[in-house]
Amino acid sequence: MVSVSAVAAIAAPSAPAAIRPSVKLPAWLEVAKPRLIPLLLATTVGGMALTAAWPLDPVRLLCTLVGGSMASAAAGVLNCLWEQELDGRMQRTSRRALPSGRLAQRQAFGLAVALTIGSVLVLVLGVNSLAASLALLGLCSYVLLYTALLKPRTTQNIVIGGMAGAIPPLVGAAAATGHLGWSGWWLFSLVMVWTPAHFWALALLLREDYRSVGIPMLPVVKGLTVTARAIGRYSWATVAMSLVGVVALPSGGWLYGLLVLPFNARLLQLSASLAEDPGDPRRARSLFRWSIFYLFGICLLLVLARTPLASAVHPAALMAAVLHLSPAAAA
Ligand code: HEM
Ligand SMILES: CC(C)=CCC/C(C)=C/CC/C(C)=C/COP(=O)(O)OP(=O)(O)O
Repeated sequence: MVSVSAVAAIAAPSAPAAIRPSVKLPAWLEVAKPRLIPLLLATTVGGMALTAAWPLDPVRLLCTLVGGSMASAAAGVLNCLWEQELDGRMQRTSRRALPSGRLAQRQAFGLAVALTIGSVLVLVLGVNSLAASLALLGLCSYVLLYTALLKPRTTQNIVIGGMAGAIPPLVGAAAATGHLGWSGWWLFSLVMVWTPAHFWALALLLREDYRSVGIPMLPVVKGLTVTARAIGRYSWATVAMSLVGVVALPSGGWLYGLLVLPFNARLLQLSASLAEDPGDPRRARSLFRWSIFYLFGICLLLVLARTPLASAVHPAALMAAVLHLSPAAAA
């Protein structure tokens, strides 16, 4: 049964911040980190929308989403298994299913194996082996590269390890065409440069929790000001990278370019506001939330750009419409 518990929405530096009201999921579902999956799938669909093969056959689309969800869920379970002891010592994660004993290690491991095998079967049989291999690469890089190798060792853990979270767009592009074009690599790069603003904003809120267990997240090692400045630089890089989408899209790039502007303006505004007062938890929380909305928004715009109507939005067409509507043209 799913029970709901309200978590105090106060983000004092000494107490880990509540990101959202916490909903207690069944143990087997909680370890799969299901809340991350919709955004990972959105970037997968974004990767598809960037190819000439869009729109995809619905069965292929569905198999990619099911296989991708299973791979991400398996990655989440393996991360929880690897970090069981660490999670038990951190305030934010101590009530998770494994450290609190609601789920046995053997059961979690069985679930991870079943999900991995299921994902490979669905992707190989319903999509193609490139998409399956990339999903496995995403899983391995999250568990081995990020979780096991980088997270406990370096402040750049999420910059390099962010590669894992950026693989879903490649899965989408591979599912659509069977190969990887540069536009898929563009969305991969965008997610990579987006990750620091997403995560370091949160790490500012959680820094005491990370400090208490010796995880060298940037705010723990370098402090608030350096972290806020780094977030600012990556936010600018994200904005610059997002604009490349105008040419990465096979059609509708101009509509995308227009509509992405307010998303970028808000990202820059929130990161500048954080730089003014990096210790303000509300500013950090606003940026973290916007980062999620931002990436969903970008993926939605990519899909919108591939609708037939969007192809009509082009500087020449816009100019013609303006001239046509202007009083001089009417006269
Ligand atoms: C190395 C890269 C990343 C790190 C370290 C990271 C870390 C985190 C952490 C610690 C949380 C809070 C989870 C909690 O509530 O306990 C979170 C939330 C979230 N992350 Fe990331 N993240 C990364 C990359 C990504 C990527 C690539 C995506 C999707 C494309 C993503 C999507 C989300 C979403 C949607 C949430 C909110 C979940 C909720 O509603 O609670 N993250 N992230
Ligand atoms: C294609 C494919 C399967 C890709 C896998 C992508 C994937 C699962 C990315 C997750 C990124 C993420 C949320 C990291 C946080 O881990 P954390 O250990 O820092 O968070 P925690 O402290 O909440 O456990």
